[in-house]
Amino acid sequence: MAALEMRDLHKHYGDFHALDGANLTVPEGSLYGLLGPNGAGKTTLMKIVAGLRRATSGRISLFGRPHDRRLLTRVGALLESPGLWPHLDGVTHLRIHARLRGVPQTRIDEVLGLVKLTEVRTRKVAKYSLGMRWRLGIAIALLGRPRLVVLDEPMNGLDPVGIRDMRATLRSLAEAGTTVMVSSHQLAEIAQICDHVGVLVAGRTAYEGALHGLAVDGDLEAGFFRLLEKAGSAVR
Ligand SMILES: Nc1ncnc2c1ncn2[C@@H]1O[C@H](COP(=O)(O)OP(=O)(O)OP(=O)(O)O)[C@@H](O)[C@H]1O
Repeated sequence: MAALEMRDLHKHYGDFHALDGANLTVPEGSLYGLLGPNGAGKTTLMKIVAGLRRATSGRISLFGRPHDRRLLTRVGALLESPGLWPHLDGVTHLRIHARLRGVPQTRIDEVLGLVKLTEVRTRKVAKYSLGMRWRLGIAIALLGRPRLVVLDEPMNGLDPVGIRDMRATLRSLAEAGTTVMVSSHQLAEIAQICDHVGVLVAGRTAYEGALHGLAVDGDLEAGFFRLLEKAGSAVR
């Protein structure tokens, strides 16, 4: 079963078509990379999945059922930098979110372990690195045991250590059976962690399938550029 399926999805902002008939199928349990040039519609698509925007038209289903507010409890999302309070420590953030969402406090230690923040849980967020802040944002998204996690450019601005730790976090999520959809401009990272990819160009799906199907002689970047060349004037 697909964790997420989109058919002929459109999102219009006035006359502008941010999504122009996108089709995606994210297999359950996959680590799915969403690629595309600036302005292709990746964030818009993820916001629709997370229930933060409404599609103009098209069909979306989550876990085989039509996309619906009630299913959103099974979706965890981090689409912008996490809203954190610098003067509070990590574990306090999680306690607040757990209480607000009716999640048992016992879940807090589990999510801290998943994102490898256990040792720094009582450190103020002001003293966290950017990577730690992103991982705390992911921990908050994981509190409700989502089946699908949607992350918009979680590697952005991270140093090599932060990227390595984020990679480990995403892999351990997938190993635990969570479907992970991640957008990025860092093709080498996507090539390392993802098994499936979708490429959006000007709001449409230019490629979707196994990672190796996009690569040319094992080179994802070469495959990506070839796809953009084919799309030609569609790139905006
Ligand atoms: N609220 C809005 N009103 C009008 N246009 C918008 C709005 N949100 C996004 N857009 C436009 O929709 C297009 C797609 O934007 P989106 O942020 O989804 O792209 P993206 O693929 O995530 O880009 P990037 O890689 O630069 O983050 C862009 O041209 C953007 O300017």
